[in-house]
Amino acid sequence: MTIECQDLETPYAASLNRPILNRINCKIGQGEFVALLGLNGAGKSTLLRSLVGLVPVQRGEIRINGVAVTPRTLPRIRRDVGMIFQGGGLIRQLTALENVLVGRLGTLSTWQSLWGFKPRDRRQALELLSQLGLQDQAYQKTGQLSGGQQQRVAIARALIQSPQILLADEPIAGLDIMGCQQVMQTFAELHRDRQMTIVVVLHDLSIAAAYAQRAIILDTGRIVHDGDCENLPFQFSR
Ligand SMILES: Nc1ncnc2c1ncn2[C@@H]1O[C@H](COP(=O)(O)OP(=O)(O)OP(=O)(O)O)[C@@H](O)[C@H]1O
Repeated sequence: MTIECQDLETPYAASLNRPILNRINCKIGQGEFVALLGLNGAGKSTLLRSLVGLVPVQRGEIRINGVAVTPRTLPRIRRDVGMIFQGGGLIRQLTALENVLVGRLGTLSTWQSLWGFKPRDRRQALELLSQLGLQDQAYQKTGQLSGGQQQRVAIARALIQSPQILLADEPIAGLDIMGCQQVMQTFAELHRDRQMTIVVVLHDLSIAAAYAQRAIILDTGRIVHDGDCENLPFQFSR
C-alpha cells in the first residue's frame, strides 16, 4: 500500500507562528521501509498522526493506496494502517494478551463486544506474541514488562489488525541496545516477510541507516531531506 502527501498543511499554530506541517510532499511506495527523522518539535508525530486522520488538515491531501483520507474513507483506511504511538499506549493493568486483543475491538460491534473475544482472536493474539518472543509474558500485566517487551506488545496489538501499513512513533525511545535491536529486527522481518510498508520515527541516524532504505528528514514542519540513508546530515539527530 502506498502513502502520498500532496501539499499537506496543518492549521496555523499561534505558538509556533506557522503551521506545524508546512507544504509536505512525499510518496512512499508499497513495501518501502522509511525512517522519519528530525529534531524535537520538527513535526514527525504530527505527520504520522495526520496519516490516520488524528490531525486536522488545512490544505492539501493525503492518499492511502490512492484513496483520499476523508471522514468517510477513514474507518476503512484505519483498518489498513496500524499505528504504534509514542510510549506504546498500552493499558498497564491489562495482560499482554488482553492488550493485543484491544487491537481487535474496532472490528466488533457493541453487541459482539459484550460477548467477549472469539477463541480464534485469542489464538491469533497468542500466536503474534509468540512470534515476537513473548510467549512467556502473555499473561503478565504489561506494567510489569520491560520497555522492549512493552514495545513488542504494542507491535503485536497493531499487527492483530492485519494492517498493510505500519506507522511507529519512536518505538525504540528509552530502550537499551538489545531492546532496540529486537524491536528494529521485528520491523525488518515484517518488511521482508510480509512486504509491509513501514514508517518509523527515529532519532538515531545509524539505526536508520542500518534498517531503513529511505530517510525523510523534517525540520520546522518541512521536508529537508528525502532520499537514501547514506551520509545523512548529522545536525538532525538528537
Ligand atoms: N495540538 C497542538 N497544538 C499546537 N501545537 C502543537 C500541537 N501538537 C504539536 N504541536 C507543536 O508542533 C510541533 C511539532 O510537534 P510534534 O510532536 O509533531 O514534533 P516531533 O517532531 O514529533 O517531536 P519529538 O521528537 O519531540 O517527538 C511542536 O512544536 C509542538 O509543540
